[in-house]
Amino acid sequence: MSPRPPPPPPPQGSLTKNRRMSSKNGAERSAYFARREAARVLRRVLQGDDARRATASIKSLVYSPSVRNKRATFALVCQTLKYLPILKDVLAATSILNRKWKKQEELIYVTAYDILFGQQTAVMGDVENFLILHKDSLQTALARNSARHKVKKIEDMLQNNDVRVTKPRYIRVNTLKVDAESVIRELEKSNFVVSRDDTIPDVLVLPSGIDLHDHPLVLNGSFFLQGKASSMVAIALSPKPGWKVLDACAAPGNKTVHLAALMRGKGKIIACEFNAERVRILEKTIRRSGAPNVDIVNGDFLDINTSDPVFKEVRAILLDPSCSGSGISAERLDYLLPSYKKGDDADACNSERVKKLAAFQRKALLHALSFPAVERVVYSTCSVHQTENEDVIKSVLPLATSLNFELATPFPQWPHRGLPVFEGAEHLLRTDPAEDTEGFFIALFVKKCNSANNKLSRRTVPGKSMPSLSTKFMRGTRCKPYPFCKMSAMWLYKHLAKQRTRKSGHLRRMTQKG
Ligand SMILES: C[S@@+](CC[C@H](N)C(=O)[O-])C[C@H]1O[C@@H](n2cnc3c(N)ncnc32)[C@H](O)[C@@H]1O
Repeated sequence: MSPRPPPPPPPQGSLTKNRRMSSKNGAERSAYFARREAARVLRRVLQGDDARRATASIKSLVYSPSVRNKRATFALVCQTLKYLPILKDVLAATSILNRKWKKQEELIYVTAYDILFGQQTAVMGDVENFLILHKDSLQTALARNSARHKVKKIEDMLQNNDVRVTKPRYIRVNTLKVDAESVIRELEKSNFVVSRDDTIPDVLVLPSGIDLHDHPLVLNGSFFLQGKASSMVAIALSPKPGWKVLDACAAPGNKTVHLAALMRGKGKIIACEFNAERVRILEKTIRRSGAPNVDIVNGDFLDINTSDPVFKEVRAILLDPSCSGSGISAERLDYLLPSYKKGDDADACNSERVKKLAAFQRKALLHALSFPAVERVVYSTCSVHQTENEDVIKSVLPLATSLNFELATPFPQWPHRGLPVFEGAEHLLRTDPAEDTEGFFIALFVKKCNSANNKLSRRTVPGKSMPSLSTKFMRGTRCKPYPFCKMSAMWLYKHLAKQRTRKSGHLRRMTQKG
């Protein structure tokens, strides 16, 4: 068989046309995938918002490793959320969403946004074809909607909830891998303007709006995209290298790996996280940091038996429990969520959700204080609500005092302290959302000097927290006097008894080597 002759050369001009065609196809393909990535993120965001229990913010979902086209996905999610009320009205007016398409509701919203308001000409995909088929009726419904609202431009129908704050980009150098000077040098090579933060060692400041998520020094764990206030928490705890430390509510693990850096990788950190999905993120953070001394416990912190041999030697606890996040709501883009109402944040202080969170936070803090060998406990939230901050601290003070703890003053030079709602609130630390661009809260409990009292109480309770605590409380001989009422005594007794009966055997432990 003779070889086939080569195909004739394409006529002049068709090569550029082909190239244009294939780059158009490439753009369409990447828009197709971005819409699907955006729809997946949108589903999680809307589900979390519906349940008022978001496990992750829009940003953290978009910047998770599973999302490939982060920039396009982020833009699509934000824009779709912004136009969502209009999109819902228009889709309802056309009645085109039957049960089949409803299953892909989020993709419908993203694609409808793209077709009606976006830049993309959506030509690939089932949902795209379906919506393009109905494009005319969608546009008619949109025009009617604008007429009903008596607006000339569609934008006039959008709720202007935008409360964005411009905030510098803070990064925390991972001193387990590099020092701050080398990170500054590397960043300056790429023309970034970098300076050192004036309060927190190893925190660097860059201008706002810089996207460093994919920066090689982030990917290799040389630095973490961690805010200034968040970086204050582990420093407030200041565990010594060699200690056993518990991070009670650990994922995604920014503070866990900061603790590891402060301890120079020596000693042991136990990172406890309840949510299995977030444990995976925690594992990645730890791996990226190179921390060699972190064990992960996938379980409920409240279920930890304080007399378990693994925990009875814990000397410091970092408790950064789930909170309303009201101090970082602008940064988390909460104003884009359907449930957001202007003025919400102020009201939310007494909402059922915040009260529930505060009840958990209080329980967790009481539990942290009851570990037999614990000397330092730091409690932090990214909330501005007194309910989750000063009120929680005030409510545990009787027990804390009975256990010989006192409030210490983290960062004594810091100007913003706790709201003056009880004596001693000046020890607490707040960051101000307006001035410091985020609202954080930190309280530090320190066991009074390693006096005879402490040594004695430890000696009398070899590994068993409950009898020692109750004995100590009942006799009241080892503690500083405190106004402790009978109710609190009963509560403490019940709390500790319940804790003893809990089984911690179901906690799954995994050792993570960096
Ligand atoms: C505010 S985040 C912690 C952030 C973390 N400290 C950091 O800096 O990266 C709270 C975490 O606590 C977890 N959590 C909530 N309740 C818990 C519980 N009872 N036991 C363990 N973890 C819990 C949540 O799943 C969430 O991942």
